[in-house]
Amino acid sequence: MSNTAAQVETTLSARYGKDKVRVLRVVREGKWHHVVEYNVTALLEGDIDVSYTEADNSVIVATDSIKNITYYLAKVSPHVLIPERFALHLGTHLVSRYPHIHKAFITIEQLRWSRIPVTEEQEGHTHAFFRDGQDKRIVKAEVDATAGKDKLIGKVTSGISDLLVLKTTGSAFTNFIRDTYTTLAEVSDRIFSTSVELSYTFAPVEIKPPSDEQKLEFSVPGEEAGVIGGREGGVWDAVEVAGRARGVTMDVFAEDDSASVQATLFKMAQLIIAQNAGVQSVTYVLPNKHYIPVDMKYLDVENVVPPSSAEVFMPIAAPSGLISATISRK
Ligand SMILES: O=c1[nH]c(=O)c2[nH]c(=O)[nH]c2[nH]1
Repeated sequence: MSNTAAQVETTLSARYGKDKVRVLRVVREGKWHHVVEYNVTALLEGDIDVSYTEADNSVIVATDSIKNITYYLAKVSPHVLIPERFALHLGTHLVSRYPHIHKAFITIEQLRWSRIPVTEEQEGHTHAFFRDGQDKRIVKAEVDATAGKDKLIGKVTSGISDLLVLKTTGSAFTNFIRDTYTTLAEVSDRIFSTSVELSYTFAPVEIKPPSDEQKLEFSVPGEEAGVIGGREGGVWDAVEVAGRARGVTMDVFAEDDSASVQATLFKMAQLIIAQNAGVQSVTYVLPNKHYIPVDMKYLDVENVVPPSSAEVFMPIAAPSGLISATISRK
């Protein structure tokens, strides 16, 4: 090699922190216990270049400390049960505490724990839970202090991953381009299955830094400041938004007379935007998980024609279609 590393001009863009901080938090409200389980990623940006370029560790908040801060806030934050608020609180704490840290990026994956249904309590068991689905709630929050430590901006994108759904009719796929490469038959009736990945982006919020670290005050631009306030369907309303988004996803998937994954995706996204004033854009990534009717003509058994009579299908692990789009409010 002719060049030494020192001769090469470079620029640096750096971010670091702790990944996969696993935390289970119990909140006790008399006999009613609440539980959340999170996988947290907390990453920092700021004046940290010398830790890379000069081997100067004096600017490093150890990732071990970032992990400890995550557990500490899980203990003290009044927002811990709501991942969007908790993520903003954690990010706010990190950029507020360290003068040279200008941005925090918090990702929270929330695992499902639902109350075990019991006959005695309509709302389910007071302190026993079960995993009623492999889908996760995903929250990505950025707390940006580049305009000043007293002018924090919170940007939150929330969503769902791994929501596996399947329907046995109400899905067709016809009228697509036919040319020399086409082998796919038009179908008026097919299985439609996907593993939903949904994300929706909230309007940014101004964060008033906390006077004491257990409190967080937010205000939504253009609206009154308040501890709990903000636009309906906005980030402060995140649990309701999440419930509606999951509901819309499943309702539209079930009820739509689907002309394609693309067309069904668009209907889902439009409804989420229509129902939630604080949501600016919605992205779906939907694999089209193919189920192929098994041809049994060689046995003189009809399983393929007409498509609506197919009963035995072969699930195809790969390849799958992959249909995505982002729909934004104008
Ligand atoms: O809903 C669909 N969209 C496509 O773009 C496509 N392509 C394909 O082969 N099958 C399907 N189905």
